Amino acid sequence: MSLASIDPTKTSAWKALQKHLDNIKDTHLTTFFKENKNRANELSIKWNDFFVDYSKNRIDATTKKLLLQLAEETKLKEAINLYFSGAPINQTEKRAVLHTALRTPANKTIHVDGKNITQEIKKVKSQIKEFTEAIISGKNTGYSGKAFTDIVNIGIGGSDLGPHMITEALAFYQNHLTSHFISNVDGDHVQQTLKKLNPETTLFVVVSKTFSTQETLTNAQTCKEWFLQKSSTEDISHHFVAVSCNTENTTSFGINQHYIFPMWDWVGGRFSLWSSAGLSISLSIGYHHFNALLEGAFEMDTHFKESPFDENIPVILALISIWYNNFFKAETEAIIPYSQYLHKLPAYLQQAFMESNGKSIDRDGNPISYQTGSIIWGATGTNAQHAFFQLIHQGTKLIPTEFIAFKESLFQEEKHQDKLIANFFAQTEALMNGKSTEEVSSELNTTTLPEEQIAKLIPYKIFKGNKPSTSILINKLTPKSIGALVSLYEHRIFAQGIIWNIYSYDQWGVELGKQLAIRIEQEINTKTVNKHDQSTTNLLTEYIN
Ligand SMILES: O=P(O)(O)OC[C@H]1O[C@H](O)[C@H](O)[C@@H](O)[C@@H]1O
Repeated sequence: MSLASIDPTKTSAWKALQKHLDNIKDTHLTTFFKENKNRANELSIKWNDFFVDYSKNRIDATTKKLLLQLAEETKLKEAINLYFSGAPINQTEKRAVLHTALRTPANKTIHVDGKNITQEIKKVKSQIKEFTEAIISGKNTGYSGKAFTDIVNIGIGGSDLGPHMITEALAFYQNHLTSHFISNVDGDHVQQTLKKLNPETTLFVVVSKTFSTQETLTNAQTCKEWFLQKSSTEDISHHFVAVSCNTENTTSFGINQHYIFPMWDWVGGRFSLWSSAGLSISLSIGYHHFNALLEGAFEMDTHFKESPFDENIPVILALISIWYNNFFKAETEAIIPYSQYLHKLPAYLQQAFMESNGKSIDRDGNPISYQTGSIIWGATGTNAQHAFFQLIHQGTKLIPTEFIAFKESLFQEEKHQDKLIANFFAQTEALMNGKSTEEVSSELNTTTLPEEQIAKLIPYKIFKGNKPSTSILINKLTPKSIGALVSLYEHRIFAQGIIWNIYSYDQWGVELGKQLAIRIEQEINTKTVNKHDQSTTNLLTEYIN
């Protein structure tokens, strides 16, 4: 069974949404609230320890009904069933998409090519658990007999962003091991990281699904050379572990075969933190917390798979995103976590969203005539408020903004927590309500400014409001809740890809630059400039000479 190919713009829901947009595009959010006294209750979802309020979005009951109809007409339900069943929905690479299997309890069965994979997953999880415990407890030591103190994750893209984001997000739960992440092929960053480390007590986790990524292999090689300055070749097997599908290349790197953690081709790089690619997470917070992360994700998987669409968080958020992207023509979406622990979440989501849905060919192989992909950006609140919120409040662009926060502070810092949350709520209120001419002028009239100056100032101080936002309030930042949050986004990305009629699980778009970089590197090495456009020729000449 394969995914159906349905042009969303040909559905009756899409056409109706276009007409409907004309009816409501000028309606102010405050009018929606005046017209429906129960709006906030109707447009919010309570699930486990999540409270999702989407009432401050420019939608009404008809919008919601039509968006849900769009999901029906594009056969989202059928696609969800295929996704979880292990059907090869990554059709351009002929692969299943089963990161969800990694968090499914082992007593369930999921078949890929006729083989139940849950037992294989269980085996690898035991390997992760055992290794984690041996490193944390000091049972496995470095070459000089000292316990490990530092873990260096070497990987890029999905082999870095997920483990890095989660390790930072769960820093509160971190044990005595210090984690470092090397991703960029920037040698200065590699040396800057190594400068602080002692080879005797450093464990390198080389993560690369393909084990052919230029950046990762170069960085791993440099780390190996640094390590060998103080140790011998046999010691490599105690200090370097690999996570990969490509066991052949890992062995030739010198990695002990017991220290190779397998991955599978049915786990996409950007969805791999739940697999062995999450080894650094397990090492930094312990296997039991890593497992709780998986449990949280599994709960969200079940919610996504089983809840009716009108109370299904990933589906609702996907539909709202499509509403802004394709109908309001919003160019970007901001994600603002009010938790410093989540400071890497926007960067992580950029890969997840943009590598998945940045496509322009439909599932029939034809060019697409509508917008796909969400441009995701953001930073933590309150920092973001003092940086770019000016543009969201008073700029010319419509930027739907998603706010995420936890009710409880992990250190019980209530005074800070109340201020943090007050800022979150205040922003959503300000974005929606704005500030009228009357409010501005009565405020200015209390000042000593001359009347003429007041009149000139008024237009600059007005906030039109009507800026949409969605709020996600979660009880507490725990491995389980962050697991559920990340899973929510994964499913939202899936749902959007289905509705846009694209393939979300390949990433051919990153290949061309890689190929050209290899050729250009050779030219740099041999100091010869081959045929390029004039600009590239000039750049190369400037660098070489
Ligand atoms: O894990 P690796 O095989 O080294 O791949 C690392 C990354 O590189 C690629 O270019 C892809 O764009 C990413 O999806 C992937 O996560």
